[in-house]
Amino acid sequence: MINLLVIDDEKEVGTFLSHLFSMKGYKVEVVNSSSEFFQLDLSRQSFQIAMIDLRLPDCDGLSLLQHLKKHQPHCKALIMTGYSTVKTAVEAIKLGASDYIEKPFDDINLLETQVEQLLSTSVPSSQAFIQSLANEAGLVVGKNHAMNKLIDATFKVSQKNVNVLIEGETGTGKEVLSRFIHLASPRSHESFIGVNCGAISESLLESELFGHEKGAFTGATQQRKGLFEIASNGTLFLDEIADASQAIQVKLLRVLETREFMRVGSVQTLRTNARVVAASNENLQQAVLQKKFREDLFYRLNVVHLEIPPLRDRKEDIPLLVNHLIQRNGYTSVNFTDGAYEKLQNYDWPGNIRELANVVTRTLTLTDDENTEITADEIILSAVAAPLKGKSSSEQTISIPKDPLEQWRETLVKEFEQSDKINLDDILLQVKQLESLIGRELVLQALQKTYGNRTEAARCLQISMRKLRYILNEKTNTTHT
Ligand SMILES: Nc1ncnc2c1ncn2[C@@H]1O[C@H](COP(=O)(O)OP(=O)(O)OP(=O)(O)O)[C@@H](O)[C@H]1O
Repeated sequence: MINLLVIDDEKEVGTFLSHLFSMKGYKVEVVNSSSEFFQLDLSRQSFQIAMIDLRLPDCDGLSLLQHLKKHQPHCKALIMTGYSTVKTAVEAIKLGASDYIEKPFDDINLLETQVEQLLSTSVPSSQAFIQSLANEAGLVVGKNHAMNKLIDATFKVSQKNVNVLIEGETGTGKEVLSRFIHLASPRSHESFIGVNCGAISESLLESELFGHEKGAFTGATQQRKGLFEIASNGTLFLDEIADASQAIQVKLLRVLETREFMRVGSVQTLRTNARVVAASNENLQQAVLQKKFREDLFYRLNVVHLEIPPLRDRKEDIPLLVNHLIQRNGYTSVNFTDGAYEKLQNYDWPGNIRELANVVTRTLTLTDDENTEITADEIILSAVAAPLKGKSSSEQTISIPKDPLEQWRETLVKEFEQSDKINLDDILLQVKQLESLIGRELVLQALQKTYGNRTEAARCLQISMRKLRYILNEKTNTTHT
């Protein structure tokens, strides 16, 4: 028999939960105040799960949680919270609560699933287990203290049903860390889907995220499910979230607040239970201050904040990373000399692990097949030492010639003034085709200028490598696992 304890001053909530879980065969004990709670004899009455409202009139729910966990450490605590107390719920998780759920409960199935998942999971948390999950995610942990603390914290939050914001410079491993979160979470058997919010146009991103109905726009030849629908019970990774337009931000806020959304061109409301992990290499709080990013959305995403340190602050991990990258390239008997490691550790890696991966791949590709020992001389670091942030005065940026575009826009507007009809879909299609033509030609030219070095090409164009691959059509804008 499962013993469930409900602590809530709202009598209706207690009655509702008692009814719901009694029907499933649980024995439910409801207390409406801290005094009733302290009358329980916790040495005789043992609970497997407790659902606790943090806002009680006569005491702070956190102290009840601490008292309960002290006497019954194995009891799983599920915090019930309103939106305004989400931060306190996270505090409660740090004090030993297993998860939280928002009130009012508008999805009873979700509530039942969450309780059942908690009862069925007793997650091992040994270092060996964490290490094996990290390996599976392609994440080398290394010796760096800050990185180890980050992985432990990440493992803990991965078990909870909370949104996570990962920040860190480009190439530090935000996507890899998000895969680790998914693999370590109770959702690991569901899908992990990633989308880059900066790599595609606003309208395409909207239809990627929310799906579309047949005929919703030119080219929508059939109905398509969006990522919030596909990843409904899994994890949705929103990369480069700072690049999402204001309109997309409004739509994301709605889905995160209500778990409801509509496909483009539909009026039917759909529900999603996707867990969102967002990543940004820009400081999102800064973007909020600059009014580029919505504050309400920031708080929804930033329930848990993880910051990955740049590679220059964890150079002791370079040898381990290099060995991992050697194996990833399919080499089994190649070693780097001490001098080679020293050279790599003396460099500051503005492009972080992605840049290190490129250097290792380039070095291995250029080395003689027979060579099993790579020396410092054989390592070619980046041809252009890019500044970490911003641009140096010597960097020249080509500005966009506004005139022809502006002239075209004026012509279109004038034409429409003089006629009744205009085929907007055709015009927008032409704009899209032109956009991809310009993108591709500039990428190819950048590759010529940098003798095929993609990292440098991406830097010249001020775009991410992912976007460069996307423009070259080598990588779709979404990644499914
Ligand atoms: N801890 C790690 N262990 C092994 N490989 C790593 C690690 N972190 C990152 N990498 C590798 O570095 C490259 C970049 O990683 P990833 O795409 O996750 O970075 P990112 O921070 O998401 O980049 P961006 O900001 O450009 O989106 C990938 O090849 C990835 O496999």
